[in-house]
Amino acid sequence: MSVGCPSGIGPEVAVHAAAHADAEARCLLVGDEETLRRAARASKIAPARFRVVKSAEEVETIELGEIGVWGPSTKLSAPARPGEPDHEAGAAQLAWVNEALALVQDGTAEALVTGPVSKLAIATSGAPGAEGFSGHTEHLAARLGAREVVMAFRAANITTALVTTHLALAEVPAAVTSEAVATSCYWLVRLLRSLGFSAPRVAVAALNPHAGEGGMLGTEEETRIRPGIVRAEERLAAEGLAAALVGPIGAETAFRKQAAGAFDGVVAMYHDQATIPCKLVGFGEAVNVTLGLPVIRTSVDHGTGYDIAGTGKADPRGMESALSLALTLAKARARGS
Ligand SMILES: NC(=O)C1=CN([C@@H]2O[C@H](COP(=O)(O)OP(=O)(O)OC[C@H]3O[C@@H](n4cnc5c(N)ncnc54)[C@H](O)[C@@H]3O)[C@@H](O)[C@H]2O)C=CC1
Ligand SMILES: NCC(=O)COP(=O)(O)O
Repeated sequence: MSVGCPSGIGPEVAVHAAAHADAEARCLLVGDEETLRRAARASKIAPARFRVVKSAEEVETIELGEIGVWGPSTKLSAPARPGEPDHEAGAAQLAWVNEALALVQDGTAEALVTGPVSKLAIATSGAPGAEGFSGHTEHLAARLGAREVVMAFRAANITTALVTTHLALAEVPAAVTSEAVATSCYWLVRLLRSLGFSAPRVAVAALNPHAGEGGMLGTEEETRIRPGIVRAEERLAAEGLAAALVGPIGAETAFRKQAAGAFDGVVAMYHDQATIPCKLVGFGEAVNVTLGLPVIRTSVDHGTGYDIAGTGKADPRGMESALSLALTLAKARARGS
């Protein structure tokens, strides 16, 4: 688990999630040891439970009840100030993502769970490779050379995948291509199948109000989204993956019907179209998962919470859910599904 921005709530929720992890999950925190000890003390978790390890062999010996800490993690020269990330904090949180990813790539760990980072603190840190950082999703895709990458969220009775990620709203319509729609549909079906839905029912949301109102309120539904659904159906059929794709239908209807149980997932066209319903039904426990990568990556859906960092008010359930989903996906991968 990369612990996220040291000036935010990431270290608190990461230590809490590791301390209360499922017996099957051995956790290794990648972050500044002193910051993590401070977070543990604040959460009344005994720092004596920390086990600092320095090699893949030592990771194997982490025992139930111990909180693994990766010793070689990048260190801070001074304690981070809650709510006020400086350049060192910006650079360190990106380094921890890369260090945790390397542990998954070399087989030391089975999944990457990420704490919340500040895109701005990273992008302005001056660290090599940090300029232009716009989120883990894009960063991991570039670092791993992933051809396809899809941002998805899971919260209570909503599971949704996005066609576009961190993009200014004005740039969204051009990025809603039939290929991008097809890719999101395909990977959402794959996710839902890993979660036990043998023939997922997926609604594909429209971009425009009332699904374009017959072209009066936009044409992307007919020119991009519907052809994208057809492409996805062809790809799924070619791979023998059963699924029912329905759409484009108005986003408000798609999410309402999913929440009522009529669909197993929704393909959303842009960030807030997906995150608003997720955060409404499950703020605090919603999980972000990146699809299409060669590694398993889950994350909290909330941000750095600078306004409450260090106050003990952070709800740790998002990090716990992210860890739990990573475990579920690791098991599904081991089964070959
Ligand atoms: N997974 C990640 O790395 C994410 C990072 N971010 C980043 O976080 C930074 C701040 O973003 P905001 O939009 O302000 O969102 P935010 O989620 O940090 O804060 C929004 C509000 O929710 C509260 N909040 C957040 N997490 C909470 C928790 N676990 N328990 C209780 N209250 C909680 C905060 O105190 C604040 O009032 C930005 O730089 C953004 O890019 C945002 C979302 C996800
Ligand atoms: N709302 C999700 C978010 O902004 C985090 O994105 P990412 O860092 O997981 O790409």
